[in-house]
Amino acid sequence: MRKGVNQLTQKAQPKHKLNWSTLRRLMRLIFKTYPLQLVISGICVALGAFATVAGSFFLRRLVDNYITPMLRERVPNFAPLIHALIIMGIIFLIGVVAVFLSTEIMAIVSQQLQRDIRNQLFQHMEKLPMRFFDSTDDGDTMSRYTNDVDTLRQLVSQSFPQLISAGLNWLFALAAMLILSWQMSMVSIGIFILSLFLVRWMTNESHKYFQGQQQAIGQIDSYVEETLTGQKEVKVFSHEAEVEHQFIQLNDAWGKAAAKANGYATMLFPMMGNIGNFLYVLVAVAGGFIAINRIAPLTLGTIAAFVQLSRSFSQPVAQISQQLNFIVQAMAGAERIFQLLDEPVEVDNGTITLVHVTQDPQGNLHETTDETPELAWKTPTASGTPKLTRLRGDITFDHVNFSYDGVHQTLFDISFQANQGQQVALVGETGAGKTTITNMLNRFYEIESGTITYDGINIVTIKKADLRRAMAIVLQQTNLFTDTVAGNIRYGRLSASTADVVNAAKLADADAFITQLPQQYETEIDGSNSNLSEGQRQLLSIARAAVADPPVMILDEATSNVDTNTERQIQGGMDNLMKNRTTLAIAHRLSTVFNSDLILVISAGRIIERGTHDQLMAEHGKYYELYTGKIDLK
Ligand SMILES: Nc1ncnc2c1ncn2[C@@H]1O[C@H](COP(=O)(O)OP(=O)(O)OP(=O)(O)O)[C@@H](O)[C@H]1O
Repeated sequence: MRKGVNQLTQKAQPKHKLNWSTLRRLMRLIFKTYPLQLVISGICVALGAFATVAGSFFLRRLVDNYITPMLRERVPNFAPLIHALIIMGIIFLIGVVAVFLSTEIMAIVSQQLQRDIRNQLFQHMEKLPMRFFDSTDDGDTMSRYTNDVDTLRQLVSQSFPQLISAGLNWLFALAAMLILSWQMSMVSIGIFILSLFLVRWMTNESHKYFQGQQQAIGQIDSYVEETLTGQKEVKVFSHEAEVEHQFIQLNDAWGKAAAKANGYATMLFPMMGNIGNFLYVLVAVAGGFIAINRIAPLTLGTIAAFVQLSRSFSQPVAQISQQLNFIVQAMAGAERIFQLLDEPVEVDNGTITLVHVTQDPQGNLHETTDETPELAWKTPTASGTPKLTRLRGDITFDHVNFSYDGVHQTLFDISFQANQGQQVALVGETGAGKTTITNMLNRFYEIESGTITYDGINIVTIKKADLRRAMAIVLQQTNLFTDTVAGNIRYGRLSASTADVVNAAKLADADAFITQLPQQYETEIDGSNSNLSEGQRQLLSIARAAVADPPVMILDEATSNVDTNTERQIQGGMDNLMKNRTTLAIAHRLSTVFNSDLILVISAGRIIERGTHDQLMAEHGKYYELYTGKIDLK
């Protein structure tokens, strides 16, 4: 089995424009999930923006109606001014409270969104076909859960509210300015349009760098993960220096991408800020000019308010540009999240299920909800009474063809039969297609043509979960989870009792080492970096298959070197597991091959020889060469 090209990363190639459909989709998702919170927060943001502009607008009244008349009075009466100032204070207070409320609400919404999206991602990921996991880089998928989801949180908690608030500030300021003086407003609008063009150009430019930055992080994650998993190989082959060098290169690539992205972001901000200052000066000059030349009737209060408003008009532009940058960055993350959510799920049209049954004295089967040891296939029929077929473990491959990519054929015309309790050994050189054949039986991949049957039933008509329940797999690479020893064995069948777990461990020859562990069956195992030896891990995986107790076993025998004693235990465990079960074994041990009822020699996706050991030896063909050591079986 090999990891193929990272399809997701390929799809997430840098684009030069903000993806509007992703933005729309994200907005729909947020609005659909949190409508009430968004409405309340929106009202608060609007109130905050309104208060800011109203305060500036109020300045005109303050100057023209209170301060200027007071300057002419001999004994100024401060009472109306104080009254006006209190009103202004209340307006600002309302604004502050509104902004505080909207910030709080959006913080909560963004946390909930994070949680919901992670749940959605995980639930969706669990429904994806094996093809996805085989062809996608784990580190890249993981960074969608961490970096990309966190970027979304920032987007919802900061960028969206600030963008809306800045937009409203700008709009209210514009309205106020137009009310005060349309001539001076024209000056401001002219400069504003110029700045808009500048922002648009810079935003589009920065998008590609932000996506580049996200991708570079994904690559770093993958590399660290791969190096962690393969640390043994790194050390054994003394690749530390190369690995370090490659990591530094990846990190440097990220550094460059981040520097470019941030360079744009930091360039935008001062540029927009200076446009604001420029506008400020222009307004003051234009105001003076218009007033002195009496082009338009401007009071002192109007000019004061206008100068203030011109700030409220220009500042949001800087904020908007800054937030647009964040949004572009977050959209790259959102795109990657949606890509994962859009990955097609595993299709399952199977209607035949596996049920527990009892047998009456006449030999008829009856479905039961009790966990009886007997199982049967339940086929719905037109009459309404389902047909029950006893689960036996007969497997047939009939002219099966398969291709992973739809272009290069991997399996050619595979036909064989394994009846209940029979052992079939698959042998052949690496890459011949042995694992692929087993992947067809559990429907990790769908065959292109031909038929595979289980107990005479075409497996495409069986519900996938039930088909997989009817077989167990012991893989070369043992994966254990962070749990107790018993928990890891019980993974094979969650309903297994403690006695079942111990019996399975005994059958797998694992009981001896488990009872030597500090807490025996309750010993905690660290899934990622287990404190068990490789041989012990393999024994646990055999026990896990044993506790599932299905009539069909797929064994991918490990080629790794373990000590002779453990090897003997593993062999014993495997042999016990095969007893009375139909077994499809990717065989590396000669004893497995020797004892098999049928040996299939696979080469380049074809069965080139078949028969028992004696028959094949007599043929003096490829098997003979393999067995006599002319070709290595491993
Ligand atoms: N997920 C995959 N996507 C594309 N091609 C694949 C995939 N898995 C395997 N292949 C290709 O299919 C062919 C058969 O591979 P397979 O893993 O079945 O061989 P094998 O006989 O089991 O080899 P080994 O003994 O090394 O495990 C090889 O050319 C391999 O590169």
